[in-house]
Amino acid sequence: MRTDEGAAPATPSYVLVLTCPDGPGIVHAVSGVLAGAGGNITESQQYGDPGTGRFHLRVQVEVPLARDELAALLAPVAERFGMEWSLDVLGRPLRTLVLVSRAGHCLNDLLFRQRSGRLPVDVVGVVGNHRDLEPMAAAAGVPFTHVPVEAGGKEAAEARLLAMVGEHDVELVVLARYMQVLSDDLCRALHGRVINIHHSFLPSFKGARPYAQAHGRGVKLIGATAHYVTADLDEGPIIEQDVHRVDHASTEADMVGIGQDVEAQVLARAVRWHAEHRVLLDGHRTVVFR
Ligand SMILES: Nc1nc2c(c(=O)[nH]1)N[C@@H](CN(C=O)c1ccc(C(=O)N[C@@H](CCC(=O)O)C(=O)O)cc1)CN2
Repeated sequence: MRTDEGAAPATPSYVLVLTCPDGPGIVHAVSGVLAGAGGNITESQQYGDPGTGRFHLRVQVEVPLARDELAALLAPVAERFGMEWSLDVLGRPLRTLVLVSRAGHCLNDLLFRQRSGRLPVDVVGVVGNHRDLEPMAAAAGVPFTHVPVEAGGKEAAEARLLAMVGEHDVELVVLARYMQVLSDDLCRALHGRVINIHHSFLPSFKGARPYAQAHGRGVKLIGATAHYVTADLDEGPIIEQDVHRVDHASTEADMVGIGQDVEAQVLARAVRWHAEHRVLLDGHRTVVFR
């Protein structure tokens, strides 16, 4: 069937990611199924971790089949090799909820990149424990929900957050300088689906005030770290990091200002890579197929 403009419809493209015990024949088996289905692999990256014995593979492929038809062909191979795997439509924007407090530089950057088509996410809502960033969300046409976290009110606040995740089929939660510690239960409920930007080059300077710590220590480099959130504060698997030079004349306020750009860029890269299925968990570490 030709489209209005006469161009043949594009062959569907998918991204397949998998992890399994390492061994011979994995790539041969997977590529055999894809070739048998008339597939054309457009990108492929793999890594075998000698430490964990785990094999990780990410493949982008054009296949003239529906997603579920391709999944059905891959399932027996996945079973045979004991794979954890996922198959998604290439470029499908992830339904994302962004949590914020008062600092707006990361939210502003994420909304601009989404609006510019440079971040495969669909921000379905912004949640703030303060109302400071409500105007920024409104200006971007994104619903804002105020969920204050009062003393003794964390459980109720988190119940509202979890309800919103369900109601909006949220696939990814981004902590864009959200300054409340999530409970163990919430971290378990959202395992692997929450990315935080920490405003230091971890493992240095954990906690709520890393720039004060960095200034006090007299560091010459400051940085930012995007990581998956776990119950252990600032200890989650790292996705991306970057640094910027400072010097003896840099005040704490200077560091906060310099850090904002680093934080926004590091978070945007981490969110893009996660949304493109380029980040695979490998125990307490990540494999990132950039
Ligand atoms: N379970 C987790 N929750 C959160 C993490 C995390 O790694 N695991 N990261 C934080 C973000 N963050 C640093 O990046 C951070 C935020 C807040 C605090 C903190 O001590 N907060 C105080 C309250 C501070 C305030 O109200 O301004 C507190 O919760 O008592 C430390 C680190 C997001 N959540």
